[in-house]
Amino acid sequence: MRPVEIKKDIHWVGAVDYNTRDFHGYALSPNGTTYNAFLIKDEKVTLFDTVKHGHEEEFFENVALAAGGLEAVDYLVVNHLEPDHAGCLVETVERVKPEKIFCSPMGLKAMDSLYHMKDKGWNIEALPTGANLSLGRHTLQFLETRMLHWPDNMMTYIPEAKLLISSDAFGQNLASSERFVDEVDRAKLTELMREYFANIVLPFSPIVQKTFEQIQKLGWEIDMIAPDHGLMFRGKDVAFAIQQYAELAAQHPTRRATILFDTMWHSTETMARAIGDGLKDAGCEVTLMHLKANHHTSVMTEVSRSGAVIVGSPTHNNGILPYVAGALQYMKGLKPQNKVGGVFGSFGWSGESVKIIKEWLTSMNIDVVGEGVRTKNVPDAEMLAQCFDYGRQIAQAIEAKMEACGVK
Ligand SMILES: Cc1cc2nc3c(=O)[nH]c(=O)nc-3n(C[C@H](O)[C@H](O)[C@H](O)COP(=O)(O)O)c2cc1C
Repeated sequence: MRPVEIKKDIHWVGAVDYNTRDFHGYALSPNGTTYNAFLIKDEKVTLFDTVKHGHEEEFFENVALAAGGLEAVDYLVVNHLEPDHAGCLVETVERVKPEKIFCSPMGLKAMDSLYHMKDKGWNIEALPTGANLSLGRHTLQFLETRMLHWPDNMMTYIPEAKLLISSDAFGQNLASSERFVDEVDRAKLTELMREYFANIVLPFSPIVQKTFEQIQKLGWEIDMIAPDHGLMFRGKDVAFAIQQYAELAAQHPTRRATILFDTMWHSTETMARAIGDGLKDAGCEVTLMHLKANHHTSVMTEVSRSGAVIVGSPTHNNGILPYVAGALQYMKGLKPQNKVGGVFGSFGWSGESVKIIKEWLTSMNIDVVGEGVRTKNVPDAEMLAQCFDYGRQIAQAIEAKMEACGVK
């Protein structure tokens, strides 16, 4: 894809990756992604970030086209060191030969361990929050956003263009010929924002809230947000992006439940359906997810929009089935907040699974309703009635959680 002028003298010069389905830890639904890099043409021609290794051909071609030759670039700003943004850093420095490289103070600390550059004689300056850098007609202002989502992340604001280059914040994974959010289907885009947030940003929700406060304090007036993945938000869509992110970060409980399970002979699955019926009967929306049929990425996206997460496994060799363990491990790392929980499962003789899952959920600060439901072998009508009732109890717990969180 050729460069796109997104503001006067400011160009998108990244790469579109239509093929990838792997986004370091999560699986992309058939979308691919983009590695966004930007170039400002000014007295000091300045390049922001690079692309993932393997996409350098498209990237260098775009930089050369927009700048009028690779060596026209004077400054390189590294907003984030992760290899999908800085994977071509060494090659870029060699080919572009920038007069100076800028990064965050945390970026400077980590750069050598990632790119082994300390003996290469690079001219690097670390810029803390509040620093200003003049390029001529444009000024760069910096905001460190530590742990959003790596320690080195920073954002760059260009007041003359009212442009925020937001690094990983506001990203979505979408490979397309469009560059702006207003050019694609809104519902799809909103879902992709959620998927990215739920699988990458969720544990750092408090930092998102803090970053908004800092941006407000800095008085930055923004009429375009350019994240490092996916499409850009312009005009009215800036408010849309901020509102979406604020809602995602708030993690308010909702009248929805996600039921996750695995099963060998379908008894646990039958229980899942009965619990789901009880929830539905009490007014909740329910999603059942068989963990062999759903990737942990979509599981987490569903969990992120739910007020309850209910997990079931048969007892298997005195433990739980591996797909259930995998989902719990992944979920725990993403630290979902404000959820109630439920546990269930079938067993043959020793029956440890329900207790084990309860311990997992409790360790995530999820309020588990009661002791859960256990069935010896195949659930009969009485047991299914218990499951139905358990679903209703979980629905009540969601209502209480919503009230406690001040959500209508
Ligand atoms: C390989 C295997 C290991 C099992 N290990 C245990 C066990 O350690 N303790 C237990 O109570 N039941 C154990 N069971 C029995 C299952 O928990 C029981 O069949 C249960 O009803 C299966 O539920 P499902 O229909 O949801 O798969 C095991 C079953 C299999 C096939």
